[in-house]
Amino acid sequence: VAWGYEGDIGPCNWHKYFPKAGGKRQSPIDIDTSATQYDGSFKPLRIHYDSHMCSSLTNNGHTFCMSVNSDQCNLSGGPLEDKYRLLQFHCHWGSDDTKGSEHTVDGHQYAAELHLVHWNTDKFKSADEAIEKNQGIAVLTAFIKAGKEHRGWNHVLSHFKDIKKVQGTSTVNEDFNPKCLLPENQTDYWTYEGSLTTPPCHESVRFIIFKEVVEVSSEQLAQFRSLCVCSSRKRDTGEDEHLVDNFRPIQPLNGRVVKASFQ
Ligand SMILES: Cc1c(Cl)c([N+](=O)[O-])nn1CC(=O)Nc1ccc(S(N)(=O)=O)cc1
Ligand SMILES: [Zn+2]
Repeated sequence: VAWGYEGDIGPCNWHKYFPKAGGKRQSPIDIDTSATQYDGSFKPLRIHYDSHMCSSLTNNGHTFCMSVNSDQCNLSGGPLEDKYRLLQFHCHWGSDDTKGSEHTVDGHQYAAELHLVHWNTDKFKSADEAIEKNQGIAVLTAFIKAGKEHRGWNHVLSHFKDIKKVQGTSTVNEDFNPKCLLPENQTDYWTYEGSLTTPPCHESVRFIIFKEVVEVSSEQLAQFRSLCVCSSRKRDTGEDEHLVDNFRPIQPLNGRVVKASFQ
């Protein structure tokens, strides 16, 4: 079923075709930093990615998705009980630098949000199985704001001309380690149990959200917005429709507590 971020197929109607979108542990949420609870029991996060992985970049009409097929890119530790493997990463962004992130912090929305999606290889045999099961998915999340240029992002953005149209795909096999897209401080993060922020909104996700914000230049953010949603079909105005504002509104916390790895 077609879904999107505006009009009749927008987030307010997702629950009609994707019932889990009306569930009790949905994402994204606002992080009220005065209500977070420090948890001193977390072990250090272990993020081990190799660089020599081949991956492919696709414009799926909702975001760009860099799917990774390396069994050497693993995540464990922190609030996680099991080992997770990197499946793909993507972003959510706005039509200008004042909005775009999915999660907010004390009501503040950032220009974009990076999601590194991992699946639980200890408990499940495939990502397709893990994606709909509790504890199946762990998403490392970094907020992005407009500032100085980020050299690491240019390795991804340099392929965007090949994926401007929907279903465009480009193979990326240069030495690229997505760890370079994360903030320097990887010890301070918030974590809570939520859902996929896009249909089918499975309630299978442990979010780990870094406190430190990553800077990219306004020009780099503008390149995110260069992707098109339409395939070849032109809108009635004859103009390409650009892929922007692909963030879901925040969802009710329903009593969930956001844990903090720091005091
Ligand atoms: C099952 C599978 C495979 Cl295999 C691939 N892939 O790229 O190879 N992608 N998917 C689906 C997937 O990942 N959905 C997903 C949706 C939202 C989010 S979000 N915003 O982070 O909540 C994370 C994940
Ligand atoms: Zn996402």
